[in-house]
Amino acid sequence: MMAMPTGNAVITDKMQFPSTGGGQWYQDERDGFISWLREEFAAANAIIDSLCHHLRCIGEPGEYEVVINCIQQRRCNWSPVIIMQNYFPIVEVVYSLQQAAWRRQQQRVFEAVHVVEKDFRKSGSRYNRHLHKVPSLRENHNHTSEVNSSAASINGVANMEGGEEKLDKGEEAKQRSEVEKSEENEGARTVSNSVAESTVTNGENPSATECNDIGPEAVKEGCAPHLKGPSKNHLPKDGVDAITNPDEKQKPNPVPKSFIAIETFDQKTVNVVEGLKLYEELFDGSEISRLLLMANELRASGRRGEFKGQTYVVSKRPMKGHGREMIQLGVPIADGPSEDENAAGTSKDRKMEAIPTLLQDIIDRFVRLEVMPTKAESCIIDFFNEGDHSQPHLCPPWYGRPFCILFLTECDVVFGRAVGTDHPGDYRGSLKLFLAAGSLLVMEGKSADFAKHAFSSLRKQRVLLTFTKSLPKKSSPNDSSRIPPYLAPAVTPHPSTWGTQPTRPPSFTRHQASPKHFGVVPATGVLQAPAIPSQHLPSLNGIQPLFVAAPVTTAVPFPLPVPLPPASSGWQAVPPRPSPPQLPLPGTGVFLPPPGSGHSPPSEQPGAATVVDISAPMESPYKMENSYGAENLNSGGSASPKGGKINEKCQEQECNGTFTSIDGGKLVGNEEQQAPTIQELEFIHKSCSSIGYRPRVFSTTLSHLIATNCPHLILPFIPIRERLKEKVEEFFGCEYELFIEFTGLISWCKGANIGWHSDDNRPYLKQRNFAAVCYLNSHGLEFEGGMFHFQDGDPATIVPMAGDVVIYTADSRNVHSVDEIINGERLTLTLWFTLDHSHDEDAKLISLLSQNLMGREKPDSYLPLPASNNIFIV
Ligand SMILES: O=C(O)CCC(=O)C(=O)O
Ligand SMILES: [Fe+2]
Repeated sequence: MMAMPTGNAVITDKMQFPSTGGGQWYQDERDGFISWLREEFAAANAIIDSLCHHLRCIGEPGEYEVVINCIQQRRCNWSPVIIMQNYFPIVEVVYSLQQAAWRRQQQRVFEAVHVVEKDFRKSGSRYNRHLHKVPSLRENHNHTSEVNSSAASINGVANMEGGEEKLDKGEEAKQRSEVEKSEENEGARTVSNSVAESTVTNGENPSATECNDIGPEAVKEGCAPHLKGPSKNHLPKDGVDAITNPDEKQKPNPVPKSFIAIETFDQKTVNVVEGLKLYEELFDGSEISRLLLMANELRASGRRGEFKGQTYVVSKRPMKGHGREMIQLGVPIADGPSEDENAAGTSKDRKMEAIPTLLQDIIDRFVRLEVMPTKAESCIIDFFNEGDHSQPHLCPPWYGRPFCILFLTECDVVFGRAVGTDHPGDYRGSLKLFLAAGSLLVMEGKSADFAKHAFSSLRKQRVLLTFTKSLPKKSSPNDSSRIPPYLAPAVTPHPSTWGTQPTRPPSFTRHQASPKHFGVVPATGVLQAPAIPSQHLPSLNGIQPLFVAAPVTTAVPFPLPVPLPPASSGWQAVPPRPSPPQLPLPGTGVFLPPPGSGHSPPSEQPGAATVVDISAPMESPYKMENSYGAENLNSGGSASPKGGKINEKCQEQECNGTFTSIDGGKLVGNEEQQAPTIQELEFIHKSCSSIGYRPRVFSTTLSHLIATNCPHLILPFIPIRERLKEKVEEFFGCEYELFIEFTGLISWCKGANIGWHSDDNRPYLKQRNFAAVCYLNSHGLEFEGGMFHFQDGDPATIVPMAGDVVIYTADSRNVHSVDEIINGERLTLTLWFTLDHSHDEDAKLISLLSQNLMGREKPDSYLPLPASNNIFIV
């Protein structure tokens, strides 16, 4: 038998393991490193097991039992490490440190600002230590950093300015300058803190912390000390609130990130976010805090009716609750351009408050730093209440280009030619950004005029500042003169309409999902137009209904997936589109060509036996674009001899997968799962299964694991799930990434069976395109009966044996059945796959996890951790 390379088909040239040689680390090496760690643990475990065995042999019965038990106990702590999927590259750690420094600085300045304000408002009052607690803010920014740090890597957004390697070096320098900056500020903080400390005696004001909220509470009268007197008097004053940064001049201009999100339009590939720039470090925490305070103060004034004209605009939700609030400053812009350049502010209705100094200063800074070419003349402050989201929209042409949005709180933004949604406010587009407070987006080009953008629902309030240089009507390019003609149809200033869909047959457009690459949310330019949420607001006061209030009803309870913010999940083990964990685990999951198979492509000869060689690209028998047509499904394809390779197992450890392609779009093979994985899954099933989808069938689904507070038990599924997905993608020649629609451990007890059926035979199962069933135990050993039959083609019957996998299309070309179980219990890992992103199990799981993590009232799981892989080696 031919010796195969050690199960490492995925190790790339780049992969260098940490060694004394000091090889450079690349992001891609993380998988390798984790794998290396696992192997080290496995080796250590094996040695420990041998030693324990040896002790038992040489000692009196029970003599070493206490020691051995101690070792075993200790070893249990390793489990999470061995099964860990959640690891962080150095750049993320550095980034987190920066964020921590930033937060600390922000918090101190923020506290100081509050103390000073309180002092100003209630001179003579004494405060207690509540002033020093800023839980909500701290929490917010913790999320921000987590989410934002994952945004670059998880979302895999192409950073055209440098990418990860650049970060490695750049981050250190940035961190240094950040630290230096915070050290420089130390003096100021000390002064502020001494003010705070001096007031911290015999406290009497337990409600002081409320001011730290960005929400309505924060703008209670008591928290808005500057808001006195009418009109512009209560806008921040010159010199008082101006944000200046003395270091700015010495610094080089900031370098923004730019992005690529490819969509196909008119048979051309288009970077729909061309012209989008993200600046992440223009503002420090104290500046953002001050801006936030100012925004809340302005809102409070607006609520009190202290502004003229249409400066403050509020629209109510259809039913109840908070409405949209917006403050327009400077040249009126939200309700359309003026007739001529000088008209702003002259008509009674169009009167606005002037842009306060604090914001004017920022506008100046934008020009100075070349973030904006000219000074913005309009500023809109948008307040999104908790749970609210915007419609996908284009900013109207009269906003001028570029325009920019400064996020005073964290926010999720989705971009795409068409933006899809599974649930109101849960958007998908070709680019999703998780923005931290202080992020600035500058938009022009296609990112402003071609791709729409939408603010997803978050369970947090959001405050955004939009700066524009408005164009008067006569120069406003309503006629698309400024916009390339081929883009014109998409420029729909009214945000409630959806971009024109490419004119293609539905089956074609459906396959326009993003190319198979990981990290970027699949392109949605070809999604069917999403249902427009019914709650979107009608135009009010001439303001476009960009904004959609969150449903007044409470979130849909588990188990239905709900659109919850990935931003708050804190769950990084299952990112939205993780890189496939192609870990070169010893013996598990790397499908190598079977011995002797070489790299031969599948036979074109009808009826010929073919062994699928997955290490070489093969001519797809099942091209994605045709995948809905039965005629293209390898119809005259290859077949294996009956009973041929089905249960053949590799003898050598390195060889851990044989697959035999069979006519009619079936593949039978052996995953050669090592016992540990199977035992782990078995363990989980025994601990967590519940009633299944047929009589005498029990199942453990991943959502059930979350619901029962055992999300950590999902981890062992991840590698095998990814491998099976890749296997299916490869076998069926998918040019685009498939989505896993369902993952479940299914046990079939005595008496269970299923008659002839296809797996998509219900209207609600139509999304299922492919199935993979991996047998976790064996006929004749753990159970009797339970044979699997295909109605047509070879092989007609499969005898389930542990590690065998059968893959087939879920449609009527592969009608199949399972015989009644006569004895014992038959266990499978069953997966269905779909091309339809809206049935992506991962997205639903992340949603559930977010919900689960947010409502953390449940008791911790009482289920034990499964034993690690290696504990089973004995
Ligand atoms: O477990 C099997 O072998 C197949 C199960 C099956 O056909 C199904 O669940 O639809
Ligand atoms: Fe089935």
